[in-house]
Amino acid sequence: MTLRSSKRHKGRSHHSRNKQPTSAILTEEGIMIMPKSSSPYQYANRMTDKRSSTSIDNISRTSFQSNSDNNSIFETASLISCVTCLSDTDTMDRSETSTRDTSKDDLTGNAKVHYPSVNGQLPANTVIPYGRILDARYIVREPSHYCDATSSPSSPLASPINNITEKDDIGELECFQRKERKGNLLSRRNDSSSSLISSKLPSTKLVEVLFARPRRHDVVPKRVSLLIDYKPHPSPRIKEDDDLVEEILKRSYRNTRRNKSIFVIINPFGGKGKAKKLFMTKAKPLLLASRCSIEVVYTKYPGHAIEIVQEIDIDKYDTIACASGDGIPHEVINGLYRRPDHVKAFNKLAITEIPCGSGNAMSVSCHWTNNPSYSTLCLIKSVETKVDLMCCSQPSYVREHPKLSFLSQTYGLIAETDINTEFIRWMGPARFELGVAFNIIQKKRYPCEIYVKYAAKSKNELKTHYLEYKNKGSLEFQHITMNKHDEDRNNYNYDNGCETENEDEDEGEDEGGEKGNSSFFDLVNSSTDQITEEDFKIKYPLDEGVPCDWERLDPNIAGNLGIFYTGKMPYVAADTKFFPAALPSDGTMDMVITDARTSLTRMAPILLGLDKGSHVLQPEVLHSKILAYKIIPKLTSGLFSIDGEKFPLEPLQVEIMPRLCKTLLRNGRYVDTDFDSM
Ligand SMILES: Nc1ncnc2c1ncn2[C@@H]1O[C@H](COP(=O)(O)OP(=O)(O)OP(=O)(O)O)[C@@H](O)[C@H]1O
Repeated sequence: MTLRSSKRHKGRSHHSRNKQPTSAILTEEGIMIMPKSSSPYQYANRMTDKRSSTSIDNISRTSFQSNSDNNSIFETASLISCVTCLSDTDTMDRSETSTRDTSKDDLTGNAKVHYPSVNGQLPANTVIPYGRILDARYIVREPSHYCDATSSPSSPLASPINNITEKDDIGELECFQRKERKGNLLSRRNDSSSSLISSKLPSTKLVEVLFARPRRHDVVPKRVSLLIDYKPHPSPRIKEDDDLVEEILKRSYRNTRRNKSIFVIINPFGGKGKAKKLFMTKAKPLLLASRCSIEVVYTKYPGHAIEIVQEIDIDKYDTIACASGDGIPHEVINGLYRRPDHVKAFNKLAITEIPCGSGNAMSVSCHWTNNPSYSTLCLIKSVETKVDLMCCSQPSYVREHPKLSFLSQTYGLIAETDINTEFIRWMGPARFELGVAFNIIQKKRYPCEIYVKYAAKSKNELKTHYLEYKNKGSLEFQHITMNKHDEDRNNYNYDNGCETENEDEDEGEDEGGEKGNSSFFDLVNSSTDQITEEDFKIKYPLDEGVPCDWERLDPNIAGNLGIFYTGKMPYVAADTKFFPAALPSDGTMDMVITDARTSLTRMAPILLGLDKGSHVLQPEVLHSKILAYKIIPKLTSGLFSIDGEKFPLEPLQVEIMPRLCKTLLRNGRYVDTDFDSM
């Protein structure tokens, strides 16, 4: 597809002078741009005819949607080459994206931000998937100000859509774009004081859609004005809203919370020290475009996020987003834990990450990406899911309060590397690889005693456990949502009442639409899913000794320990799939152990397998699913690393705390690790 000519279109005004309002229809996957020659009505009829022999999925088209099997679904959309080759001449209103040098910005999604328009740039048959749609609103006119030079105020409403002349269309569009720039003429609802631009066909409405469009390595918000034909399903059994914008938003925010109220914590020190800039340029525009309200604070010193979240008014927010590495989510979880109302806090708030650090394990595992803009899109669209936490106790702090860990604990080679390479933070993620290689060559040993309560000890048992639990979380989730909505859907699909042969629920989960956003939350937040104080109770207190059903790890291995690593998320850094069998809420953590006596030639395949997760298959690597453990180090100096933070070298006891913390998981699950096919 050659779209080079479009590059000549410089600027919004040129487009608006030469482009008619683009016609579109709602399909199962998204909003489809129609050929210019067709009216939405004609086109919809044609589609109905075609569909008697062909499913919509077989129709050749350009789409923002990429292969849903691909882990990097957002990153690799093939159309993108088509769409991104078009010029991006418009820029965001700079005043809205500039950073304020205060520690606290109060920003709401209702701020008047002008997003670059792509009117006239989207080729026919392009589908804007619901998964990319951030917002939609009617373009309204005020009767007394209507400024179509060629027709009376009532003429657009009086003319059938296929009779609107190009001149009329241009007049309408220019007029409304001017008004739109001037002020608040966009409205979510069709109210009595303003009229929607529509044809005589009551089902055709002019709507502005904000969506995330790929540009270079990112997604950025864009807007497009579309004349959309939409007819709710005629059957009274299917309670479909005849409010088009509401219907678009329902489909676009399927199973996720709309208009999130987000408390953003930026660690300006995270990663290479660019967290603030990354958030302001890559994340904030998308959050505002999707009408999230955001409040931003900056951490000023280590541990500051713990104090911040102890003070916040949790009633004001539903999400805490950490624009940082994994250190800030760790602090946030522990800060909330220290609150007297921690049960309410954990029930209310989802804790998530916008990757601005060096490891960003949470974003890679939960949002399936290490890119701040794609991760933000995921944050906007993800499913609130309860995940297990790990409760850590050591003598020096346990009396005050144990520590919660969402990611990992490690002792030995990895711990030393993680913490002791802080001084080369400027290197970014490479600092870690360099450190590991250096320590392995030195063949350092980390003697200790380890006691474990196993859930699945052998690799075979672990595989069985994994296969049993892998789909359990998402199945439970699907069960909740599908039961409710299947009765409404039956075989009806959203494409203007046309039936299709393909009803793939799993794919639909990613990009498709779902009705009943509010009822979804009623179900998910029902009392059965709420945690109580009982869930925070420690089963194995540190001072009660090792329970008799815990097994002691072979002293030969423990005495020559190389790596001891326990974790709850598959990725511990962007390119390190250390726990390929980790699952969000299977009630276990994964344990990986290596022996420092392993030869360098055998260590090589282990280290080389870290990116794919195949290291756990090597015979020298112990890999188990466990419920609790105690590790007693036998060295006089050293450290533990918990979620990448430094902890003292003293006995550490850890137990799983199931489904304690709400986070945002893309499609309700961790990124696929391919562990089942290993
Ligand atoms: N203003 C600050 N100055 C110095 N350190 C800070 C500041 N704010 C937070 N910190 C500390 O910075 C540490 C690292 O933060 P963070 O996890 O965000 O980045 P990172 O270490 O680069 O990423 P990752 O943990 O994913 O490797 C945390 O321990 C946190 O307490």
